[in-house]
Amino acid sequence: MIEIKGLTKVYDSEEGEVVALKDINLEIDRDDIFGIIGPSGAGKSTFIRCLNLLEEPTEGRMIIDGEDLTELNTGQLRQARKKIGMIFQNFNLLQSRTVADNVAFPLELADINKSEIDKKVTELLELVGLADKANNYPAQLSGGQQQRVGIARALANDPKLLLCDEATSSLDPETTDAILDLIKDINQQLGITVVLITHEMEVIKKICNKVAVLESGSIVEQGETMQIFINPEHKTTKRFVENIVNADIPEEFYQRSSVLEADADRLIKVSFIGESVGQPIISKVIKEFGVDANILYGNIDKIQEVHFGILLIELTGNDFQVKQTIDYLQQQDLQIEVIENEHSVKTVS
Ligand SMILES: Nc1ncnc2c1ncn2[C@@H]1O[C@H](COP(=O)(O)OP(=O)(O)OP(=O)(O)O)[C@@H](O)[C@H]1O
Repeated sequence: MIEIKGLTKVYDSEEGEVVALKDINLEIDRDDIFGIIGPSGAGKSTFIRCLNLLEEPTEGRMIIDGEDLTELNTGQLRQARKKIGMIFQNFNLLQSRTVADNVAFPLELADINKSEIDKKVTELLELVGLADKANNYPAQLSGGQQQRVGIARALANDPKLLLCDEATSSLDPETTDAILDLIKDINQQLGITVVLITHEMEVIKKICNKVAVLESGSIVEQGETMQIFINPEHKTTKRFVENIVNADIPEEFYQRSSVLEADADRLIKVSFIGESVGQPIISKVIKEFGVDANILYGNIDKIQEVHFGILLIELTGNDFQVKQTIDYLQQQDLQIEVIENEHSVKTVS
């Protein structure tokens, strides 16, 4: 488990101090694939460089499995760094070395003997699907293959933590998917914690179970990926999510409702997750509580293997029927938002 407490990084520059990170607090569990997303200049690279111990935080603590990295001396830091692997947007391979020799490089630096290195390199190249490219040079490989070499190299010292710095940003969508699948397998099969930084919400949607949104050096929102996608609160998060999933209801559909002026009748937004997608709840409430339920808008999407959906429903009936219906829906595994007149304006703005 990684605990980041009050992490702050201030750079001194010619124009004065630049606060790149401000009081970052995060907990990352062992089995997480934790995504940090943010616009350009938000502080993502600074964050990952602090985590990789390449940059010394100005303030704050970084605790990995109980060990406070900010208290280590140079020798201890060197050891700690071996337990952190990193992959890069531009792969950072040594062009004059073969694929096998690139993967062997960190093992050579760690003074491992030749036969052990050969064994490890063979295993790693098999793991990333490049056993037949051991003697090729990076320039002879595609971008996706080069990133696989980068991944094999990052795993050479059996790290506990894999950091991914925009690792798929220079790859085409199909190759991106294959690399993300490989990162997910590594997380699940080798039990390696993954922290990735990206400016693409699509990457978060595909593999991260948790996400933090960084803006101007601060975390403006964080949580389970599914919750953040269904219910983004901060405007920056909303902007990222909007382009990827249809978790929001277009304003015109709210305007189609006439119930906001009426007393008992209600306009509700229902969010479904997982198993509850596909349950016949609407026909059930009509039959059971005698309300009329008019669906104004509906959509189903998928995040990783989990489906989720939203409905905008007009409920019409008497006070008691409408209240009972909302109570019933709230008891199911659904998120219900009753849209008030002014709230609807807020929700869609
Ligand atoms: N060495 C440095 N000296 C001074 N300022 C720096 C330094 N490194 C980064 N910064 C500043 O810190 C802020 C955060 O930069 P950082 O590179 O971490 O953002 P980022 O989210 O990774 O951006 P991008 O997505 O464009 O790479 C920026 O204002 C940047 O100009």
